[in-house]
Amino acid sequence: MRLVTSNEIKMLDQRAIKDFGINSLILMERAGISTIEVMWNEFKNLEKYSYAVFCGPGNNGGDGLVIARELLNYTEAVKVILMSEKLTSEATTNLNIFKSLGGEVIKLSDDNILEVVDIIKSSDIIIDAIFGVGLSKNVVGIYAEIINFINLYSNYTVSVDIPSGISADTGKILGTAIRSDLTVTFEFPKIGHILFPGREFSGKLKVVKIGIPKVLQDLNPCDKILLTKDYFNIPKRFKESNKGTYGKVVIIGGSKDYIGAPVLSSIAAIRSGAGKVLLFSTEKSATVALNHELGIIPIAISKDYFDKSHINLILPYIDEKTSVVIGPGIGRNPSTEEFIVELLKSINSPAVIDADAIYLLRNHKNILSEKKNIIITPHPGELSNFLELDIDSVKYNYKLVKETAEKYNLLLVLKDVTTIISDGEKIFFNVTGNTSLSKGGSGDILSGLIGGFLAQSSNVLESSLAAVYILGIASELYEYEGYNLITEILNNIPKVIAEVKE
Ligand SMILES: NC(=O)C1=CN([C@@H]2O[C@H](COP(=O)(O)OP(=O)(O)OC[C@H]3O[C@@H](n4cnc5c(N)ncnc54)[C@H](OP(=O)(O)O)[C@@H]3O)[C@@H](O)[C@H]2O)[C@@H](O)CC1
Ligand SMILES: Nc1ncnc2c1ncn2[C@@H]1O[C@H](COP(=O)(O)OP(=O)(O)O)[C@@H](O)[C@H]1O
Ligand SMILES: [K+]
Repeated sequence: MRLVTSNEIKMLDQRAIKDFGINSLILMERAGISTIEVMWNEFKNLEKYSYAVFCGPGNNGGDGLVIARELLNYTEAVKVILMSEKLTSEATTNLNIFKSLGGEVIKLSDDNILEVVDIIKSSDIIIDAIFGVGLSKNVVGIYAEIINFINLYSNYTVSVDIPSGISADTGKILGTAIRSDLTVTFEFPKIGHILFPGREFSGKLKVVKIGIPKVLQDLNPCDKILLTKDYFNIPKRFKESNKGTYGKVVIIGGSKDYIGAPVLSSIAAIRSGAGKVLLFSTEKSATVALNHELGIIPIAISKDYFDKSHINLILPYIDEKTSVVIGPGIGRNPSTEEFIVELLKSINSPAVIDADAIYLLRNHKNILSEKKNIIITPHPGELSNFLELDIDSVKYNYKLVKETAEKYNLLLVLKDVTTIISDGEKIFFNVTGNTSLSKGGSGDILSGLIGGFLAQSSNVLESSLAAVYILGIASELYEYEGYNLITEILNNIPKVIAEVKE
């Protein structure tokens, strides 16, 4: 599904109005009524509850007034709290209708703020129609006070379009923001619903159509996409096939410092359906690998770290049909830097660069740029180090992910709770997964899964999308969130693949 920024949705709204004569009151009506429909689906008997509808100065407030008017058809227990003297003309029209129906309107001021706090406490449901995608600066003053009181005392909060105070473009809190239980957004999710903290503040997110013509969407192609299984294919299985049909993965990792990481990657590659998985690693990792999965073909190095002397050992096993995963547990020994650089120069296969291999390549970005089919899979700390930027300017920075992918000719997977993936053209946002992945080893599984799909398809984008999405669902399937062994996530992968293929 397409994701939009505030400017993109405003442009679509404006073109619907200007190019097609869809009056903005019609869009507002649909926004309000659709919100009521979602509420009806959530709560059923809307007449059983009391409501306080907080309306801000823009059209988000106008939506709130449509909602308030419609709620009057269920109950008299509806109060509108007007937060501003200034209203848009559409909001004014809807305010007049609400008033003409006998609706109760309270104008917020410093004098009645305590009375309004009592209303917050005594209402069953608060409707947050304070700010939508027009939020333009930090929330301060009486707006901030009311938002904080709603967060403190509301029994249940429904946000119209986006929780007020959350930036639709970044998900960041501008000053302060509403913590919603339910957010009803119009036409498309906004980036702010998908990136933290906005993702958490949105509560349950529902997307409803308000009549933006599809032809407009087609005229304005999007580059930001919420990842679903519609965006990738799992490599096919063929009745008449053998291990050669499903590709070969060469995993290069492990060191004196890390034993298990390359083994996890190798098992994940097998779980992806790959035909053959070769593991180049230390003697210890090789032994551990065989103790866990006899299908892995380990080839041990006799040293604690990889160095240039290992290149000739590995090269004969790599051809263009092989996918390579470099980095899980490989460590930061200076000799390994030279090894990775030389190895990359010598191969043409698609490759996943993970963990410390990303660190070791920070001064060799040109090598990555010159190659085709390179995937790097940093978490924010690793990307911040790679690009020499502080972590805050890297985290969830989807524009930077796209720019970096384009600049260095990479497929970049920025791992996080919302993972961002870009090939330099499109930006995908993944929201599958939970804290069962917040433990050592999940990144290793991811690189092995990508490598495994890559060996079967050579498609860097689809392999990465599939792996990120599937790993997330594999964690969600675990019954006791967070208390899993990392190997239990590996064991869930086949079930997820089967479900995704359906
Ligand atoms: N026709 C349409 O386009 C449709 C729009 N729809 C709905 O409208 C919403 C967008 O409406 P909108 O553009 O009027 O913006 P909105 O979010 O209500 O707020 C803007 C107002 O708030 C003010 N303001 C901003 N920040 C502030 C702050 N920190 N503290 C104080 N004030 C602040 C800002 O002031 P200004 O920046 O101009 O000084 C301006 O007055 C959208 O989310 C959806 O719900 C739907 O009905 C479908 C059709
Ligand atoms: N709370 C979470 N929700 C969703 N995904 C998570 C969460 N915590 C971690 N992950 C995912 O788990 C993986 C962790 O990778 P990484 O930090 O490299 O782990 P490690 O190096 O320990 O293997 C990433 O794919 C990340 O997106
Ligand atoms: K809102």
